[in-house]
Amino acid sequence: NPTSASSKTYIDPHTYEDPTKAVKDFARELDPNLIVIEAVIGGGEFGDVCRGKLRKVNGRDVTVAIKTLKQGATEKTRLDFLSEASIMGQFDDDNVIYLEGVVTKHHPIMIVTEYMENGSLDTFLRLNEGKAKLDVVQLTRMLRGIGSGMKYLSDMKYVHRDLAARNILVNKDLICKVADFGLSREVDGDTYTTRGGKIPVRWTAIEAIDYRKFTSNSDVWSYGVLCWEMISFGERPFWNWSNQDVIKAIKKGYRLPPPMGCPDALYKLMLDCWKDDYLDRPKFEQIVGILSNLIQTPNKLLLLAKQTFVFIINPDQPNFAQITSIDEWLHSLQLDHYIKQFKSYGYMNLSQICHFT
Ligand SMILES: Cc1ccc(-c2c(C)sc(NC(=O)CCCC(=O)O)c2C(N)=O)cc1C
Repeated sequence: NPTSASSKTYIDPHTYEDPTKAVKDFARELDPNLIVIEAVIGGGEFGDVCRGKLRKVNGRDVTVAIKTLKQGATEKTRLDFLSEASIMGQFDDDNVIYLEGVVTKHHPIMIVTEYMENGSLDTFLRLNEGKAKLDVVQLTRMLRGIGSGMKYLSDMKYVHRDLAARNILVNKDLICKVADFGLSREVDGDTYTTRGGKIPVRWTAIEAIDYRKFTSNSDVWSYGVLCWEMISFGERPFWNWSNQDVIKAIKKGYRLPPPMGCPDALYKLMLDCWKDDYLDRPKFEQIVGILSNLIQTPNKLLLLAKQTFVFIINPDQPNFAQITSIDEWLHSLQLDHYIKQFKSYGYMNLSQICHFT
């Protein structure tokens, strides 16, 4: 219908008596003779991740990614492995990874998708921090793409539950696509099963942590953390804090600080995604609108968020009394890399920023 892009609703493979029927319904069975594996590019929970070629019906070969299921897997492992295909096969959006098909009638069992040359977003960001190709407008374009993919999924009534930079894939044109659709997953180092498994705490909304209320509104919270990862070039949210410290801080109202050089408009969007009341958070449709507007008027991205610094100043430090300039003070803390930032805010001497407790 003209109003919503997809009036289709996602069907949970678990609701099938015979889950193998879910795979048949949503994933095309491929002839393994049409597939050539060229290289192993990674390892997953179930087996190798490979790059290869798939011969399409028009006779052309396309580069694909292939997940293979290791030999000797149990029936349950096989069904868990293939559940990703029966979920992915229901989606058709430019910002959701595309399923070419599966091989289930021959060994090794495979899932074949489009090839995403730049791999997972978190690794890509860490490898490319500070590179010209990843200026703040490009990062905003990537965030808009992910928001668009998430709008499509939320319109399909699909709740992701593990939205994070590690679960986004990037292709050669820097297009970002939502990936990692599984009923049981590797998550943030812990294994995670939808039936009450471990939760990726630092990405998860407070109501989902407290009483497992996972909705598209809690996916919006995770999206806000993903925005923080993007502008931080793959920094770990809450650094090395323990999960318990993260939960305590969030419950006290603490939120992640703006990443270095973060546009104020983007930090405001992050804070909106982290509202305690999930009804106060923006919907993905609104998020895409906000980001599209910022991309069309990049000047709005020039105003940077106010950085707040809390440094423990030790007045007993021997030469502390003599230090008056910002340069000397930051140098004494081995924080010279902040000098430029403090000066950009017009701070020249300590009296302007010191609040002695
Ligand atoms: C079903 C599915 C889901 C995701 C993938 C997939 C990965 C898990 S990783 C990767 N691509 C890369 O890592 C490219 C990096 C190449 C390199 O480092 O040389 C993909 C993917 N789709 O491209 C694969 C499948 C089958």
